[in-house]
Amino acid sequence: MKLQELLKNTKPLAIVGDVDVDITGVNIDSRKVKSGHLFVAMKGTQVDGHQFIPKAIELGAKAVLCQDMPEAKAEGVTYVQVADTEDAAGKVATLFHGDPSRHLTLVGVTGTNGKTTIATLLYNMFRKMGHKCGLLSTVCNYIEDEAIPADHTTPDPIELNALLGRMVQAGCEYAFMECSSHAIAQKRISGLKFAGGIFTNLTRDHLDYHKTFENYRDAKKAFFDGLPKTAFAITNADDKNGMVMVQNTKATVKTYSIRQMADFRARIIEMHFAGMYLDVDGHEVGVQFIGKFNVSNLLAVYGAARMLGKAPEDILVTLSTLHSVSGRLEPVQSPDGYTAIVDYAHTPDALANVLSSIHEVLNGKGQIITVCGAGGNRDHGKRPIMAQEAVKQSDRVIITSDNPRFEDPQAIIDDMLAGLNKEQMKKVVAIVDRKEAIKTACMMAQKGDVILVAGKGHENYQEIKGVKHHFDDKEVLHEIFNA
Ligand SMILES: CC(=O)N[C@H]1[C@@H](OP(=O)(O)OP(=O)(O)OC[C@H]2O[C@@H](n3ccc(=O)[nH]c3=O)[C@H](O)[C@@H]2O)O[C@H](CO)[C@@H](O)[C@@H]1O[C@H](C)C(=O)N[C@@H](C)C(=O)N[C@H](CCC(=O)O)C(=O)O
Ligand SMILES: Nc1ncnc2c1ncn2[C@@H]1O[C@H](COP(=O)(O)OP(=O)(O)OP(=O)(O)O)[C@@H](O)[C@H]1O
Ligand SMILES: N[C@H](CCC[C@H](N)C(=O)O)C(=O)O
Ligand SMILES: [Mg+2]
Repeated sequence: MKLQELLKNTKPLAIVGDVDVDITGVNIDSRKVKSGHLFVAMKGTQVDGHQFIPKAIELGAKAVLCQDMPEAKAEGVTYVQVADTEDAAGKVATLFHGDPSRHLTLVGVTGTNGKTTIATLLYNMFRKMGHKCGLLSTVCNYIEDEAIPADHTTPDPIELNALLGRMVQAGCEYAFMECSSHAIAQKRISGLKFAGGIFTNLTRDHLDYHKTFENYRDAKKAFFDGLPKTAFAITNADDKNGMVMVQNTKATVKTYSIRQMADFRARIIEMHFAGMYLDVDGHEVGVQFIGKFNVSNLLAVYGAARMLGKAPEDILVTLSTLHSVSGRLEPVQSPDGYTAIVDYAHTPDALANVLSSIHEVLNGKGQIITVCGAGGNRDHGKRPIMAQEAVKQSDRVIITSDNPRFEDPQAIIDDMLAGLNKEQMKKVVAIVDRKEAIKTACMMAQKGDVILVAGKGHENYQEIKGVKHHFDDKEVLHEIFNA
């Protein structure tokens, strides 16, 4: 593709060299550059990509998109200066991959919790309704049946557009994706055309990156600010920031709620460990999910499907056949008559919600033993609050390691324990080794009890000092139960 074509949606401040050159690839990482590529230099959180321009040219880059025009220029290379390479990267990448979002019905989900659940359920639902679909999510990316491992919630703009391009080639009509706050702030989704956006909720997370809650909220809001007039914006009326999210959007706003008047409403009729009976917009439906927050998630799915033109009856019939997403309130039954639940709750709010969901079902008939930790090299402030939330709603708590990353596991545990007073500490033991912690919980549990293993959900690794060691909470539980 000609460089000139690729620059169609960007406003170059200066161009040095020929724009009538063929570009065979677009890259933001010099290490991946091949002959004929366009290298986009971005100012990152760790390094300034501009310093890799010579490296990219050495590897064959024919053109460079930059924010700062380098003094020394290589012969035969075209230099294009723009005000914001982060924004330009997505716009260029999407054109290079055939502008896929304009050939798909693309729906994005943002918010602190529930993104994976909602995006995955929409993907499962629309496939069951006979459509070809793609999914971009924390757990895994999919192009129809083909699984493509995910290392981000939202891939970088190059991979993101490449994946969307492959979805179009595979004949997909719909794509459902998670839009993380990092991805929105870093403009990974720049240049994409969304048919709709969904807001789940907003609670404390990622303050290590966004610094303040307001910045974090505004990052999420920027997604709705950027939606076109043709799109829908579905928001959670039960969340304090639900209406803030959509206050400046051009999209058609719809609300969902389990507590008040809204465009899409639901209420719980009955709940047990196998599922719930709901009233959704006046229709009764049985679903294989538990927890109030899942009613909100299901409503968001229902609302989006309605906005995408599906009939209420068809949506609800399909909804009743869907089951829990990997590592989200996923039960593992012990032979001794207690239930272990693996869940990805890794924020104070998610932990509190999961525990109250378990209480709603348990109804005082058993004890709750919680095993949880907090990730290393992430928000330190959430650690003591997570410990408090765990203690508040559990009978016993085992504080352990999550992904320590580059931090000392014991130091993370100490940060968590610092949130507890003497009285609360009586319920708590700290065991650094996660497997030992899970084993200990299993030894404590009696018939009828529930063990919540929180924080890692679907993850099949534990990241220690840059190395991912195989570790899978569900597998550990099965191992213990079969021993
Ligand atoms: C903090 C953060 O989000 N960082 C992301 C960011 O990298 P960065 O700004 O730190 O990049 P950098 O290392 O400073 O490098 C700057 C530029 O130089 C380039 N470079 C670098 C080295 C080199 O040799 N050559 C070269 O060209 C890099 O490719 C980059 O373009 O941009 C990169 C490309 O998009 C991301 O891969 C990277 O994700 C890091 C690995 C990460 O861990 N991100 C997490 C926190 C994240 O994004 N999480 C969210 C989900 C969170 C949630 O909601 O739970 C996600 O969407 O996954
Ligand atoms: N609507 C919700 N409200 C509050 N908590 C939720 C909600 N949905 C899910 N959770 C909790 O949050 C955890 C993460 O859910 P999910 O993976 O769907 O969210 P996510 O937004 O994709 O998270 P991440 O940002 O880590 O990718 C679940 O394991 C559950 O504990
Ligand atoms: N997407 C989130 C996932 C956190 C999961 C938890 N297990 C942890 O490692 O902290 C993050 O990267 O912050
Ligand atoms: Mg997710």
